[in-house]
Amino acid sequence: MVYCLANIPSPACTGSQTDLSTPTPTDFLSRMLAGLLPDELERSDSRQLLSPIGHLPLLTTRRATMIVNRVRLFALLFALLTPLWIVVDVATLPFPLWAQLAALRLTATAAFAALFSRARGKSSLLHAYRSMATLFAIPTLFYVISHLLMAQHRLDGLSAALGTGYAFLPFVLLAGFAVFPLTLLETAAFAAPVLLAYGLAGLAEWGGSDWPSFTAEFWLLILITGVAALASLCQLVLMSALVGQALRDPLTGCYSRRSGEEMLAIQFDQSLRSGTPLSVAFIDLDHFKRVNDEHGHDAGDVLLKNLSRSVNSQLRGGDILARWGGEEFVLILPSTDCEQAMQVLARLYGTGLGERPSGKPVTASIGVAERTCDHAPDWRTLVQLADERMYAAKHSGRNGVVCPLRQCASEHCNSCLGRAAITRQQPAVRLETA
Ligand SMILES: Nc1nc2c(ncn2[C@@H]2O[C@H](COP(=O)(O)OP(=O)(O)OP(=O)(O)O)[C@@H](O)[C@H]2O)c(=O)[nH]1
Repeated sequence: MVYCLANIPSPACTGSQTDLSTPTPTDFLSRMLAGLLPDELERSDSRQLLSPIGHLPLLTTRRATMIVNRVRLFALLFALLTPLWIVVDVATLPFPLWAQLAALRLTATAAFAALFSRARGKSSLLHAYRSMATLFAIPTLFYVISHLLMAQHRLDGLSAALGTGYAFLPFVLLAGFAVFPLTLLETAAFAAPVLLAYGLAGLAEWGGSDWPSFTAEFWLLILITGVAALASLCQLVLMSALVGQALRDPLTGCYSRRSGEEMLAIQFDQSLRSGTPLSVAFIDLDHFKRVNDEHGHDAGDVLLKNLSRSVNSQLRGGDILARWGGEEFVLILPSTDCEQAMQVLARLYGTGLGERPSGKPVTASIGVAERTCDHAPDWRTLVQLADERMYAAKHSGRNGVVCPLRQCASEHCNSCLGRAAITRQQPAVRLETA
């Protein structure tokens, strides 16, 4: 196999990474949100409260599972409770209104039962959205149709009181958002059709009669939506924090090996489906044992913490640093080919991996593997290749990177260009083939 062995250059390489320093209106909003919420969430994570874009795949999967489970719970409850109310309708409403409503209730019951049985099994966010949209669409349609049916009858006494009860349905629906862990954008998208339905039903009924009380009710509806949105956000914060804690290595705050493997499996599948590159860098610190031996275990711990803080601060949102073993880390770089992976590593080295207690810079031996370049059939092979290349870097004198070159037939990988980019860096880079 042909390898490129490059001692990583010191100046920071600009590469294709996102510049996170320029504040945007979204940054401003997410910072404001983070300030309002309790300490469970890191400031840098607050953007995930606005929209699902940029969520960790693991958070997305677990959130999707939770949404689907709650949809099923509500679908079951509604399927059981909806037909029970037919008895009340029969006792209080005139014929044929109660018969029409009974038919409507039985249809809704069948729809809830179908949703309960069909929503199970998948945990993609799209499936969760579809299930949730169905859950809210059924009572919204029920509300609009029942409202139009009742508007055709003059109700008084007990019937009128029951009719008013029907009008509470949108309030219950919007309050129901509180049980789902949703971002602000998702709550807005799901609440808008319910608010619209309420507005249209109200408009159909107005006829110029009672618009002040309708406006007051609509305002109340918006307030309830706001409170439910806040409750949803708090759920999301808590869930994100719990997922984060379960995923992290307690010493360094990096992802643990177990969660790293889980995320790599998800990223590998995504990369396979979309045909995009996926790079993995296996990083092993050089002569770390000496730090422990000469300065004590605590000094070694501090070095590991500093290193992971420094590396994490320079990564894109979607990149993942996992602590694989004692002084071994695996860096997962989605949508990143070999050349870009080398640029990322060059930038990390440019900023530095930290200092040893002696004052000398920390160095590492790194092996890189890329899915399309290496034709890796699964994520384990990818890690194994990166691990082997890390050992090749160790045996070639440490403080270097080994990555695949020339064998690449992938249109995504510009290894040769990568090599050119690396050779342009200062100090001069050593390139070898084996
Ligand atoms: N302080 C500290 N040390 C650890 C931790 N986990 C593993 N180690 C130590 O890391 C050292 C790894 O040593 P080696 O595998 O010989 O590697 P090395 O000294 O870096 O040598 P090369 O990898 O060959 O450059 C061992 O002494 C472990 O005890 C940890 O959490 N904290």
